[in-house]
Amino acid sequence: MDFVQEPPTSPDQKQKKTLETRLRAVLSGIIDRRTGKDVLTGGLVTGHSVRISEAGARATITLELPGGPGQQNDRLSAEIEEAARAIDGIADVALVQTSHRAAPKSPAQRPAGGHANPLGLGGKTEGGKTATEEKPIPGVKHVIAIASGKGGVGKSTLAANLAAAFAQAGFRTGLVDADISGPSLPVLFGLKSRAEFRDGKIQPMLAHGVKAMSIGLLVSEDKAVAWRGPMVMGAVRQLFTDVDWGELDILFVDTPPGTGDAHLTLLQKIPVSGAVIISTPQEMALADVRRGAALFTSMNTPVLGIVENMAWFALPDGSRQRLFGEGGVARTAAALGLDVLATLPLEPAIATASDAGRPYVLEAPQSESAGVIRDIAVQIAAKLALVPAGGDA
Ligand SMILES: Nc1ncnc2c1ncn2[C@@H]1O[C@H](COP(=O)(O)OP(=O)(O)OP(=O)(O)O)[C@@H](O)[C@H]1O
Repeated sequence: MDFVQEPPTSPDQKQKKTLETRLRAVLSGIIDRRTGKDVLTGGLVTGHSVRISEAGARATITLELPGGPGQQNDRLSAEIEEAARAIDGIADVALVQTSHRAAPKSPAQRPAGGHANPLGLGGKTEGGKTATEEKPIPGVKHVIAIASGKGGVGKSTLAANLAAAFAQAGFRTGLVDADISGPSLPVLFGLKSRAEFRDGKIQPMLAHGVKAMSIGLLVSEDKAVAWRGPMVMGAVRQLFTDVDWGELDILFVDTPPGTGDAHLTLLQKIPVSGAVIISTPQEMALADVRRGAALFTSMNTPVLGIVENMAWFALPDGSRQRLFGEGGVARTAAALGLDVLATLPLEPAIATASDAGRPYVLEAPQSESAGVIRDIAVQIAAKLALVPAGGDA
């Protein structure tokens, strides 16, 4: 349905045309005080369209604001959004900020440490990415996506634990929860308050030594749940570009399950050093792993490996009950030419610690599973040739 062209004479098409005309008129009345030109003539609005769906009419406005985030740009975006919202018939507005024209253009001009592989560290793809599309996050050395084909396989749990393990090992670590419609980071890290804004930037929250950010720390739960398409893409982008991440060795991204808008935004807009895919051994989950791996590969993002989760449950007599079959993850990894980074059991204490806002690696550091998670961290650091500032990996 999404990609079917409407016949030009359909009522929807007429409504779309009318609303687009109104939108253009409204935009041409908004003046950028810095240049005295309206936002269309001045080229700040690089695209605008209206899409009609069952949920109503949604205006998508693409902005290219000079000089990056700042009071003037924030005010202008707010004005544009407000004016578009006020148009009779528009139910929703999505602002998508593509790039900042004042940003450096050539790789040589990029901010230090912002490139996907600024120091030419081992393991990273060489030159496969379209650098013109991507914007590095200044000061962030590596962005690592934690992904899964299916939901509920332990992706957020792994992301939270890996971040905690990296921070504990002395790396400057961040964790961004890019699951816009189902954020879990506030619970996993026991964060209850709202994030603060300073100098036009969102301040990450510090928990377990990790700088953390999630849409759940910014807007109320019921608000983001209905966001789709451009809205999700805009929000994901803002979690990277509008958060004051500072200097980070590694920024983990807990992606939503599957391969949707958030993944595309992430891979198109941010230089991602690599992805770790997590799966249960279930056949259905593995089919989605193949799709996920294909997406990363098609975007020239190396998959660092697969983590097998909930592989078995330890019975009181010490034997292992394999709830979702055996060998599937290893076979899938081999077929894709990927490493299995680790195998974790289904361990109720992991869930209990998560629900209490404590990553298991910190709650039960002596446990076997905590050791396995730390070993995954070691492998990731090795693949990125990453060492903590002033220390050994
Ligand atoms: N190894 C494990 N043993 C026991 N429970 C686990 C394990 N890994 C994850 N869980 C629990 O399984 C549930 C799902 O995990 P989690 O939220 O991390 O999955 P997810 O893949 O991120 O899901 P979604 O993407 O749908 O949010 C949670 O209750 C979590 O505590």
